[in-house]
Amino acid sequence: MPKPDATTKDRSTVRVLLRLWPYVRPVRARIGTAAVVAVVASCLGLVIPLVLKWIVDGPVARREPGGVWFGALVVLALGVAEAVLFGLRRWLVARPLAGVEAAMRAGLYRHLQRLPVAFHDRWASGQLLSRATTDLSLIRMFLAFPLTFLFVNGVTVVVGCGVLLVQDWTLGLVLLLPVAPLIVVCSLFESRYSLVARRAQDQVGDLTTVVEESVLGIRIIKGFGRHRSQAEAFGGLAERLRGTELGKARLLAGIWAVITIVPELAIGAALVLGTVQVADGALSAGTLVAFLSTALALRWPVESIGFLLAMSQEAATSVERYFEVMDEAEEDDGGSRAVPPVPASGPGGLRFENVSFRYPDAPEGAPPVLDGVDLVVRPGETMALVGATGSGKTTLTALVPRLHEVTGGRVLLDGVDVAAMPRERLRELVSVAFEEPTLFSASVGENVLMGAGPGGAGGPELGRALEVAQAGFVRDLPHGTGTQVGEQGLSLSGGQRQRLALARAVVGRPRFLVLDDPLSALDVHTEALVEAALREVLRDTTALVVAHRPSTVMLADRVALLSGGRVTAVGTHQELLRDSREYAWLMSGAGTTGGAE
Ligand SMILES: Nc1ncnc2c1ncn2[C@@H]1O[C@H](COP(=O)(O)OP(=O)(O)OP(=O)(O)O)[C@@H](O)[C@H]1O
Repeated sequence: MPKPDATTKDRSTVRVLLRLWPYVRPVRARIGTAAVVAVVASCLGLVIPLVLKWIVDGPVARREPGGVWFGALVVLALGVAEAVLFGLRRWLVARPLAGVEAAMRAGLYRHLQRLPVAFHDRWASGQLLSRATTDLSLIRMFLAFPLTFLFVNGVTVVVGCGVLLVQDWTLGLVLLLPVAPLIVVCSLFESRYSLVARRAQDQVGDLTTVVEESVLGIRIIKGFGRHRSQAEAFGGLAERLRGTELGKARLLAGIWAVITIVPELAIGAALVLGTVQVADGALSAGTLVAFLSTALALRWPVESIGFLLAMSQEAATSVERYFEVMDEAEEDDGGSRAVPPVPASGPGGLRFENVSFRYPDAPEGAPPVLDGVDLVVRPGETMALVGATGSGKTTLTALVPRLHEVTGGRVLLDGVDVAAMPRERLRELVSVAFEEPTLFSASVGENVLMGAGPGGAGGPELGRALEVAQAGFVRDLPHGTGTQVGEQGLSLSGGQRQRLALARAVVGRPRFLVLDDPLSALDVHTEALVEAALREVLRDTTALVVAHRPSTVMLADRVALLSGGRVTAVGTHQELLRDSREYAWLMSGAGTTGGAE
């Protein structure tokens, strides 16, 4: 994950912002039209000083009230036209830019779903949330405002300078004198601001992570009375963010002051010089009025450059942060992978052949979690997987549905390497239930039927799955299977959640079932009932069941003992009790304390 202080020194803001083009392309006509409308509106503002010059040197000098009124009406009409055109610009961009933001957010969400579990292990959820919210809003604001106005103001300033030089080139040059130092100051500001903007946006991500953890872990916080320490952690991060935001404000104040004061000084100098020229008769009063009005009309386009640049920098940082996620490679679908061909008619069941695995973020030099695992689960057989805490049981089961990719060897389902199987096919074949059951904010029925795939199963299958999982409690819920489950299923008990997760695993009648200690939260009576019903399901299924307790092991035909990264013994429960001291020790209950690690 990128560090909060990630440097942005070497990046080109323009190149970064250009990455938005694929999203902006569909609405380029609207944005282009809006920019042209804004340029016309802005340049209309520059015509007003010329009309003033005509009024002063013409009707006013000749004392013609009619001419003065006519001039005033023209100025009024120009002002109204300018306002209407700016309104039109806003209307033109509002809807398409909301569409761009929505498309980018949808793209990010879709991509997050397809990124491997290893990516989600590495990235804090708050960093992802802040990218999907704050960063995308900043990008929309950039497209709506600074993108157009940097262009519009740039054109206005160039046209305005032309007008100034045409009216009086010496006074024009006086006004243009500060341009070079201003450019230097702006570029210095840009490079500094990009660093602070990046830091602030990363810190927002860190803060979001803490808030999310505090909300999800509210039971632990309350249970252990950790309000104060959590508040301190939050306060520390909030203070850090406040400091960074103040740094941003200081930089912005500095550039604002320079950009405001320097042109004001130039206008002051031009005023003095112009007045002397009018007194000498070298310049008409109308020309001086027009000159100064033009210069004043250019104040806003120049002064706004500071915050437009700041907003652009923030947007560039957001684009960078957005694409840090989007550039991560999605899981490959399997079908495209170069794996040695395997006969589809090979030996059936589930096979691990010389499988090794190490987590991508494991410390250098740490031994692999799995190292040369060989295991065969025959078709229709249930294999219990037993091992000390941390021996790699969960890791091994995760390799079957390819939640992680093996780093060596292969996993075969009915003779086909899972790495060569399209994910959709793999999901049809394999169902999983984990010790920590995750439910979604949906109805009980929808949560369970998630295991059957789209349109895969109906009411009878749902009833059967709930029966297997002994989830009769669903009938007593206010709306039965239609009852909404709270966020993460926290409105249900741990055992109830586990039974729904088990129902979800069996509802699609999968060919292969991978259960990671799925009954750990059940009381012994419910466990016995679930096991009795599960036996029926397991008869037609090839299953790998992680087991910590002898009662769960009893579900299995055979047991495999995982130790030191490999399977060291396979046999029936009785055989292993007799032949393996480690297994006997684990089953005696002493192993559940984790002392065998
Ligand atoms: N995402 C991860 N990144 C790095 N290391 C991990 C990750 N997940 C697990 N590990 C490490 O891999 C090893 C095996 O973990 P695993 O969860 O597979 O063990 P287990 O046998 O299922 O344990 P338990 O019986 O306690 O559930 C542990 O040392 C653990 O610290």
